[in-house]
Amino acid sequence: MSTAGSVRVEDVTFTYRRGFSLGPLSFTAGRGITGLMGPNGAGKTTLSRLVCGERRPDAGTITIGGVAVEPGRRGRHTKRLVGYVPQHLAFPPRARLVEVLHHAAWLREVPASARPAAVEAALAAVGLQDRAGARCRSLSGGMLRRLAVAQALVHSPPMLFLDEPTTGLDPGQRTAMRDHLSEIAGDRTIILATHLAEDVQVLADHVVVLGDGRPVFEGSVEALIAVEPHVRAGRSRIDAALETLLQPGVSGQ
Ligand SMILES: Nc1ncnc2c1ncn2[C@@H]1O[C@H](COP(=O)(O)OP(=O)(O)OP(=O)(O)O)[C@@H](O)[C@H]1O
Repeated sequence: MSTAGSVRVEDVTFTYRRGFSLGPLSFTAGRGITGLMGPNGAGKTTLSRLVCGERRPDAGTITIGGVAVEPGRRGRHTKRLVGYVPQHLAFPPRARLVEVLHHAAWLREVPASARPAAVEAALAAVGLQDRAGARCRSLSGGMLRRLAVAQALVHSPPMLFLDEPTTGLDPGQRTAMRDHLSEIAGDRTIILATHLAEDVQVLADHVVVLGDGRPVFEGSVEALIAVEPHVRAGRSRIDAALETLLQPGVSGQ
């Protein structure tokens, strides 16, 4: 099995100057999709900043494919290893998709001669090849999310961190996004931060649940579902398991 993009988070802690603390946190995300769940403010986006080398942990280590994640100027190699789709997207409205992706490829140091093929492959991976010349302002919300995934993929990183890629999409667009993500996962490692049980049910092999900065569960989707054996009216099995795990004093780890 390829471990090229495997993410290992070991004894990581991090505290913002004003308050919130994450960790200590340890888990491994191997090839395929790891769902990262937890309520608002649990620390999912904070973890994304650490894994992508935007912030440095106070303690502990993070490696991708055995290579240590390094923020700042020493982290040039980290940029090659990671693709990141943030929760909040901002594209220049007048820019064409192909321009956005060429710029992203340049930022990620894809050699000039390889950029046209890289851009074409990234557009095809999210089904936007027919919109290459369109302007960002003409895209629907679902297409903009797919463009963000293409932007994260353009340098073919072995690891992707996606922060709520299906939030705000209608059911048809959510399904399209999920289909693209399961194709893209292939040989990669994807960490998918999401509030949607269905994302995890459909896409994930493995799940990590955070509650207020602390890990409360790591394991398979089946093991997560088994946390709450009672079916609760109006709730999915995963949502019922999360409710149980996130009660004060309960931990599935
Ligand atoms: N730059 C920052 N400085 C200080 N505190 C921050 C900063 N960014 C986030 N926080 C705080 O850290 C906590 C965790 O936030 P984070 O965005 O990581 O959670 P999340 O799980 O991604 O939440 P959501 O599901 O709402 O996106 C929150 O209390 C938030 O207010």
